Amino acid sequence: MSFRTIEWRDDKVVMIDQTRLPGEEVYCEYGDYKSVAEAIRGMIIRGAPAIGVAAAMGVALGAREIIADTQESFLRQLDNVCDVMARTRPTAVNLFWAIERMKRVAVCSCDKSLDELREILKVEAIRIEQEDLAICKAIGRHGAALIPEGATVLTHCNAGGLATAGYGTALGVIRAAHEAGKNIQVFADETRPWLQGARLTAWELMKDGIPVTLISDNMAGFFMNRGEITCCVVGADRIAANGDTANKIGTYSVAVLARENNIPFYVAAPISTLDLSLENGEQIPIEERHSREVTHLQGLPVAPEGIAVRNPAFDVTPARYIAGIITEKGVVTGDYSKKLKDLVTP
Ligand SMILES: CSC[C@H]1O[C@H](OP(=O)(O)O)[C@H](O)[C@@H]1O
Repeated sequence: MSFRTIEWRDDKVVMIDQTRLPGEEVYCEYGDYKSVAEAIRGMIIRGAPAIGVAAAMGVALGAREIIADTQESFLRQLDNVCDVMARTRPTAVNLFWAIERMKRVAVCSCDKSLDELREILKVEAIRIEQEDLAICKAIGRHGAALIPEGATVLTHCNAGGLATAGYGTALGVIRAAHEAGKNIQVFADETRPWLQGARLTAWELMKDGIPVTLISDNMAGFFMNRGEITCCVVGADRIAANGDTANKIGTYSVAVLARENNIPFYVAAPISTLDLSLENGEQIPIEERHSREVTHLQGLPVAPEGIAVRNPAFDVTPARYIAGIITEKGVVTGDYSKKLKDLVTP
């Protein structure tokens, strides 16, 4: 990877500012947990696994800001830090998974001194980041087998290195197929309104020399119907027990169009994106974001002032449209309710 999405450096959190891509590759440095929370809420960093890593590093930063005389006081204040991180964005379960993991480590280490506790949390946050990179490469290996020689792969939003600790989930599959020597190309749709496809996926794949063509969101059906798309691979923000998958708004439309055109539609995600506490996708919280994301582009109005706007940032694709869920433990197909539970059962 020729960029670093997020890094713990000199007891600060450094992340690329994704709101300024593709024009400017700018890195921001954060020394306190509240500014990391703001960076997640403002999508300086975004992408389910990436915001999980950011939340974990935010908790580790917060631990260094706590002044406490006892472990009980420390843990109580750490809970407050975790609550701030948990209130940033509601849909990606990886954020909550990472926060809960940091909490568990803190509770299990409460026999240690406060300085040791702070160091343990820093190490755990860095471990979450490093594990995510390895997980993405495993997802890539498993998913690459599904991509035929000469394929044209349609992807939606950005599920790449910028959405993870590096390498990506959906783009990890694409990278692995490319690295395996398969002569593939990618169609990236722009992904209105925040343009993760046009601004981030196109930028990442061009930097890696992977052939990529940008299309507008409303062109996906056209190319599928003309037989120009071999398969679709997207990321995920939360996968319910039955395989229903929340992902960037517009994913459901791509999945239905793929089914209509008999094109396989795959979801690539780490196991930390599974939320087996939810029976189906209807229970997944869908983030609604500010109307300005729809009415303005790079600060310029594209709609009349005062227009009514809805801006759901995610939608849910029913499991019946998903040909396979690609995880670090392999590809799950068919009976998702049973097979996803088997994945997480030790
Ligand atoms: C690797 S999962 C990335 C996932 O997160 C994105 O949402 P956002 O850009 O709003 O954080 C999108 O749903 C991607 O598929």
